[in-house]
Amino acid sequence: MRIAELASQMGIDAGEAADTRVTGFAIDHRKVAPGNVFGAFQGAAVNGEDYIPAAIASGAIAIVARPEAKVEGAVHLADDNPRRAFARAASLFFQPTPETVVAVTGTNGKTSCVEMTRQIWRMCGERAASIGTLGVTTPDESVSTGLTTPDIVTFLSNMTGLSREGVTHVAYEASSHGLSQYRNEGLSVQAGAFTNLSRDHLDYHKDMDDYFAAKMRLFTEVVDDGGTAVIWADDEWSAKVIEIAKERGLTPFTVGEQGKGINLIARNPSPLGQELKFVHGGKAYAIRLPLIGAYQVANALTSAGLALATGAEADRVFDAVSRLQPVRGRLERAVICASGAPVYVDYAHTPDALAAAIAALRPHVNGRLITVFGAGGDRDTGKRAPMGEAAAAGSDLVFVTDDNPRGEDAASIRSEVMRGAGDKARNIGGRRDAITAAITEANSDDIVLIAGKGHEQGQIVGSGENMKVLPFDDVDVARECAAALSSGGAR
Ligand SMILES: CC(=O)N[C@H]1[C@@H](OP(=O)(O)OP(=O)(O)OC[C@H]2O[C@@H](n3ccc(=O)[nH]c3=O)[C@H](O)[C@@H]2O)O[C@H](CO)[C@@H](O)[C@@H]1O[C@H](C)C(=O)N[C@@H](C)C(=O)N[C@H](CCC(=O)O)C(=O)O
Ligand SMILES: Nc1ncnc2c1ncn2[C@@H]1O[C@H](COP(=O)(O)OP(=O)(O)OP(=O)(O)O)[C@@H](O)[C@H]1O
Ligand SMILES: N[C@H](CCC[C@H](N)C(=O)O)C(=O)O
Ligand SMILES: [Mg+2]
Repeated sequence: MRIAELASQMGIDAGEAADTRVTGFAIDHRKVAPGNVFGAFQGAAVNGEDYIPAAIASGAIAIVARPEAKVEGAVHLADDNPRRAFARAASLFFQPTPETVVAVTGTNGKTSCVEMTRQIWRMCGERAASIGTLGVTTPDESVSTGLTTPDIVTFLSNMTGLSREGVTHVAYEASSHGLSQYRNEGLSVQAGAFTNLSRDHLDYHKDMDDYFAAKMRLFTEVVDDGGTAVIWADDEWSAKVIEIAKERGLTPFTVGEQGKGINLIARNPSPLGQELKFVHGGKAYAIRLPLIGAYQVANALTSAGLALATGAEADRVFDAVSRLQPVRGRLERAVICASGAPVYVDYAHTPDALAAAIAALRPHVNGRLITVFGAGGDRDTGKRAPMGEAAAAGSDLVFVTDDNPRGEDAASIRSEVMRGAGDKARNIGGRRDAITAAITEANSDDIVLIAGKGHEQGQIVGSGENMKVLPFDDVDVARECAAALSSGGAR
């Protein structure tokens, strides 16, 4: 690829540099190699424009930046929205990409949906992959990327890599951060899904409307013209999403009790799953979902919607739904204690998700539901007391503990959570101690829920140069605590 191709797409004359060959793209000046195009963005922490001279010294031949940025010694690909322009330019370079791509947005359920969509496609015989919080999962392996939505260069190069490996179908998570920073786009996306919207990330977004608007970019800009919007219909924001999708000319495919694409008629919990009745395309279906909890029904049917929207055949899709495997760290049963009490690990880290995880377990509890959780540091502080309230409202006993305190004082975060949790809650610093206390407390007919970290492998403490990730896996720790208790002879 030559600079002229990029420049002409942006209506810019590349002058003498027109024939220079582009070797790659970078958004971090430390990763620039000779012949690269550097994207200089104003960020939350620093201004990428300050690194333009260093990027050019490392061999950058063109800079995508605002018109007012100073660029000397390389082609200035100027645009008022440099992140978007960079995504578009990079997408010309990173070719080919998988032919079938879908994206999922929403506060909760993105990871679950991309995982389930991948599983459904695979069971329909496609070579499918997913990209999101759990990393990049292909038919052969799973590799973590660290962020839910990686940066645009990693994202597009992953897509090209997957395509070269023969992957034809990809489902990816579009977080609100990713959408507002144009981190995941530039390629053809045939369908987008909306799961739900509730409080999260109000440290980054000004208010709920701003948070919602960031998510809606998926439907107003990212999904292809004429594409499909798969929308969970039973959320309070759903009607607005349907309106926005229609205005853009997308085809809405609604799912849920109020859904028309998949109309959920009944959901009856059974010991290890639930019986579902629904109507799709005028035909009534009755299937067994081997997962518990209303929220997993929402995610499974939304994922079915994405598979249908991209051409999979209905009977095969719903047969696949009846064979879905659990998603790592989402209502994952870690252990059954010697007492007989099962311990579940779930990734609920918002007030709404905690309520959903608790509601999922409630029908299975004969005794008490004991919930262990904390709130993350350097994240939305306003969600802490509501998380305490949600946990206390649905549980019989609550242990408030630590979850990635990052740069904050762990005890202060716990007190903010305790403010909402009331007198059902005990405050125990040290997540292992809290898990031990909960498991020690549990009797045969109780259930323990450990929420907030799901699949995570570490406890993040400190920030900046002092940041450390201490190995910690809720599932392993629950098993170790249960084993220690049973070998100690208690209960
Ligand atoms: C708040 C936030 O989202 N920040 C992300 C964002 O930063 P930013 O664009 O504001 O970047 P910045 O650090 O101010 O730097 C500005 C620019 O200068 C460049 N730079 C910077 C330093 C340098 O030496 N040289 C250089 O060129 C940077 O590459 C960047 O382009 O872009 C960076 C590069 O892609 C990300 O690493 C960074 O994620 C930080 C680490 C983060 O913690 N993000 C979390 C909150 C996040 O995004 N989470 C969501 C999940 C949320 C959910 O689903 O619940 C996610 O999608 O992962
Ligand atoms: N459809 C849903 N409705 C309500 N709560 C849900 C739903 N799906 C998942 N949850 C809750 O949210 C938690 C996280 O689920 P998941 O990882 O799928 O969401 P996510 O949107 O990817 O989260 P993140 O923003 O951290 O990437 C689950 O463990 C569960 O407690
Ligand atoms: N994607 C979410 C994950 C939160 C997980 C929880 N364990 C925490 O650290 O708050 C975030 O970055 O806000
Ligand atoms: Mg996720």
